[in-house]
Amino acid sequence: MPAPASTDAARPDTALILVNLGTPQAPTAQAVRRYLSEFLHDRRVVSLTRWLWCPLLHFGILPLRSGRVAHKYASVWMPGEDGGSPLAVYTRRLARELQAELPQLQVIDAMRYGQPSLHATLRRLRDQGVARALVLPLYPQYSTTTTASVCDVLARTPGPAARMVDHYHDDPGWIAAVADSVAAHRARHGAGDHLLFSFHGLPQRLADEGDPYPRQCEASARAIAAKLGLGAGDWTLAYQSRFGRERWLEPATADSLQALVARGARRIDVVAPGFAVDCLETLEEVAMMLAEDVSKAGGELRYVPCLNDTPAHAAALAAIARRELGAWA
Ligand SMILES: C=CC1=C(C)c2cc3[nH]c(cc4nc(cc5[nH]c(cc1n2)c(C)c5CCC(=O)O)C(CCC(=O)O)=C4C)c(C)c3C=C
Ligand SMILES: [Fe+2]
Ligand SMILES: [Fe+2]
Repeated sequence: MPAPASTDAARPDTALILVNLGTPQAPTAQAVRRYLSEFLHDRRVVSLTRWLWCPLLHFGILPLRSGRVAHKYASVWMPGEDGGSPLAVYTRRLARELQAELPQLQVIDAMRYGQPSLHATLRRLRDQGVARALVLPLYPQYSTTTTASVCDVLARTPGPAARMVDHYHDDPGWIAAVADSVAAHRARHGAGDHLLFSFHGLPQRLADEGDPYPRQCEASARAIAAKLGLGAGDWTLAYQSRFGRERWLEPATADSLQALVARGARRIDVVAPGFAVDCLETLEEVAMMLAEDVSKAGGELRYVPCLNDTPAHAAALAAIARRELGAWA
């Protein structure tokens, strides 16, 4: 009798781990609080000294923010058996798409914060005797706050021999996939008056200290715009999702949108190529809240969804994985 597909003998000895940020398990204040607490205790994300930060976090931010943010998650929560937080759902589905592209690998989705935990995944793979793991953080642009934090987990967790993709912000296959998604959106809705590239923000201090993130965002936006044949005046780059009081990268997406409407742009297409999959920050902040603000100002924001679990996304990431594994051999 042939062995069932799930025995150790049949399991591929190389894994591809797609790592995303993490997200609450439920759209409740309690679940959001647990998630934010783990996330905001990471020194890569907030480097303030603990005696200053912990009181602020435990007595201010977590009690005040968790309930408010839980409402936001509830507004984008995906229904059904395969539902949940969009970030988790799309990451899981993307892993399934990639598994179909790469049957010779064991493709797994994991999260830096929360579940399914990257730490537990690495330990499980080691226990299963998996020899190698290619770790692909779903952050096209490298940042010390995101990519390097995944690297920290790899460094301190016993697991298979690991190799990590640092960034893919200028990968031609990925650039083409994003450009094609914008072109398809414009073909469906008619081209807007302007294309705004909206990336997650970062404290300006980190950029000043050498974080390459803003340079890589600029390079991604330039390459996507060039692929679309856009002129210099046809597109803008801005940063969203500011958190806390210090200065973040500018311009802010909200300000750029208002300035564009004031200059006469009526239909503004917004794409968010720093986000591999849709999440709270794209669906609630951009496609809902910022779209409402633009509408009040007399314009129309037309949001271009992230690549999510599309075949084009899976094909682009599969090509990156094949190349990395080829170089590792
Ligand atoms: C100091 C705070 C933060 C830094 C620095 C930061 C960098 C950063 N984040 C992403 C991607 C995502 N962030 C998301 C949510 C989110 N981000 C912060 C704070 C910082 N991010 C918070 C507090 C939250 C939670 C929501 C909230 O309370 O407002 C998400 C979405 C998660 C989801 O569940 O949908 C993503 C994705 C990048 C790429 C980045 C640095 C470049
Ligand atoms: Fe603490
Ligand atoms: Fe963030």
